[in-house]
Amino acid sequence: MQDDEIVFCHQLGRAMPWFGMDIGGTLTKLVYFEPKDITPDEQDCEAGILRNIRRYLTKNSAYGKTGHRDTHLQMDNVEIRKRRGSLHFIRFQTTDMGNFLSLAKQKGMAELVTTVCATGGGAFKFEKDFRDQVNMKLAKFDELDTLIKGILFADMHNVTECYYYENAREIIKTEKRAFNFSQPFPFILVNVGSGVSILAVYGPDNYKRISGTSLGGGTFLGLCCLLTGCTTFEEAIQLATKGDNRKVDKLVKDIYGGDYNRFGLTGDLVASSFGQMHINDKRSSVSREDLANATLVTITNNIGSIARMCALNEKIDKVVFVGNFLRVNPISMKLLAYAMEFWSNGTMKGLFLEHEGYFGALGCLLQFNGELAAALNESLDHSPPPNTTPQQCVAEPSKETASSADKPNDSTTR
Ligand SMILES: Nc1ncnc2c1ncn2[C@@H]1O[C@H](COP(=O)(O)OP(=O)(O)O)[C@@H](O)[C@H]1O
Ligand SMILES: CC(C)(COP(=O)(O)O)[C@@H](O)C(=O)NCCC(=O)O
Repeated sequence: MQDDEIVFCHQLGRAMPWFGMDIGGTLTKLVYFEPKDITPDEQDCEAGILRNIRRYLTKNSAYGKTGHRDTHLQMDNVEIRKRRGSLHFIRFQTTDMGNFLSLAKQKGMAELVTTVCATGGGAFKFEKDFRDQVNMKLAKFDELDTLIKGILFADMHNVTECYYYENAREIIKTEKRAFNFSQPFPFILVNVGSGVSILAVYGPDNYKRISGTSLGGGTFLGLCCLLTGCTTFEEAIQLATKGDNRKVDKLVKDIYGGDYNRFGLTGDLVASSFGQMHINDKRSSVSREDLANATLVTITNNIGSIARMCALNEKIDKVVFVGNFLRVNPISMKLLAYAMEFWSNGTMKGLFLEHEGYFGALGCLLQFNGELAAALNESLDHSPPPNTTPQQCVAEPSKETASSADKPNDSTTR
């Protein structure tokens, strides 16, 4: 092999495979960039192992017991650092990490001595397992930094990424509509994962974490499993779709006999979540579906209420909800859209994004560049930077942000 070929192959090896991984409290999200502009020379250089991994990921949509590729979210013809290709979105249960590592080992990853960009709590928790079992180093990035980078990138490359619910006050009739998010700042960002983080975002590298709550997607799923005996998120959502929270909750009209007019509380408003369940007769007449629906409504309303207070406090009118709690969950999205609109008298807007829970992993993938060594973060630990409170962390401007490095490109798939 000629010298220049060796350099070329070295660069290719460094650049591929391109993964971003978000190892969350419940789900691990993997975003994989599949280059589609591979030249015959590159094909000659590409190691068999890499080729096999690429084929395995892109030719299947189910992996092991809990792995899924969300094919409907695939983004084609995307340019990342002068390479053109497709972005694939894959998730599996974080409890399956052992199986994932075994599979990675079986596919030969341990022989590649690769570095993978990772974020989420699991990037810390599983770092040693990655090193010991598959010889992989994790370049760790902060989950809130990458979340914002991922959102900005996805919105720039997909005109229908952001949407809202038109006529949100009429929950039954309300319809999904595209929202122009090209001037995003400032916005409140509510990430509903296992727990909930709430950020005020003022610019690509300027945000603060203003609040959070432990009553999040993990709470919904956990309580639903306890109350109904269901075992999966999909089952919990299906049950909730057929249930009626009004048989479980105590409404304003159950207390007032009608509206509480003085403060604008209509009779149908939930006064007390699960407030009827101390009554024997009521308890024996509710169904699993009602309990699932009431659990979903309780968690969603609480998140909506905290998000609205945060938006009021920060004087921001756009509230963007993300996280996998919203996956296949229009009930919650419509409720959140309603809550933002109704309680603000139409001055606030709830917004949603198609790639829901993948932004951390996507933002992480975008961090992959020639300076990985710098990110092999001896420097990134769990402590806040000096002179900040634990809730407040304004991100340092990075060399390569979604807004500067990956400009929107008209020819990408929308
Ligand atoms: N297939 C699934 N399995 C488990 N939880 C799911 C699934 N799909 C959606 N969810 C919901 O998404 C939440 C996790 O959201 P996610 O944004 O991935 O957070 P995390 O990073 O904490 O794992 C779960 O708590 C649950 O409410
Ligand atoms: C600790 C977390 C950032 C982890 O993120 P997750 O895996 O839940 O997406 C999040 O669960 C959270 O912000 N919890 C709420 C903590 C609180 O403010 O009460």
